[in-house]
Amino acid sequence: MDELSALPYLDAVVKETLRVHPPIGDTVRVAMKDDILPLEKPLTDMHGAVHNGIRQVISRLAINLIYIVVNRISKGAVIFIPILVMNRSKELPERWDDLPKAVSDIPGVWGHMLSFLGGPKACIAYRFAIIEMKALVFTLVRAFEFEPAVPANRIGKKPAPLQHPILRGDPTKKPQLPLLVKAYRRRD
Ligand code: HEM
Repeated sequence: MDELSALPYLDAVVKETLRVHPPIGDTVRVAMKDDILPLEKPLTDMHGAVHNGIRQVISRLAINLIYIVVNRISKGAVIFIPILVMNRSKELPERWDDLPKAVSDIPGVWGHMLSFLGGPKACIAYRFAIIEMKALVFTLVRAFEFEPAVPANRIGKKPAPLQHPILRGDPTKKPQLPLLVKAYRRRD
């Protein structure tokens, strides 16, 4: 594990893969008590209104046309956590060797991203999952060469709850990513 963890390029590949394609793209949490969830910086919505905290819809009138929202969260409120969106925020860097301050504020349990979430109910197996990915990639790329077997535009994605690649037009939507695999030959 120490040897795998010491390989910076392998680490960057695994981080970038889990950042751009987190298997769990979003999740929810339920508030255990009334609370206020402040935003890091104020947000201006599409109507020009400025928000300082996460707002909650408390009532919908006239068939979804009017929403009454409040600047607090009440006990039992369901809070949507957009893992995929936060991982891909354009304000965050894509380089892993020189992270600026903005990204260190992401409260994820690993890698300054939310792919394994954060807090007491984060993924309990993230270390195992990472080292498993690294061991597999390390072993496979030394023995084989991989090429896409179909054009990139034929590969689609099944969204929530578990994201995975699918073949566009395949009605079963089963996970698949066709590859051509050849034995690796060293080119000197
Ligand atoms: C790349 C692989 C994985 C990713 C991205 C991942 C991601 C996550 C995320 C985001 C959660 C929180 C879900 C939520 O509460 O809504 C979670 C929870 C959990 N994961 Fe993973 N996971 C991975 C692999 C694994 C593996 C291999 C195991 C077991 C061997 C595992 C076991 C668990 C368990 C038990 C929880 C629930 C923890 C709790 O509620 O306290 N995960 N995982």
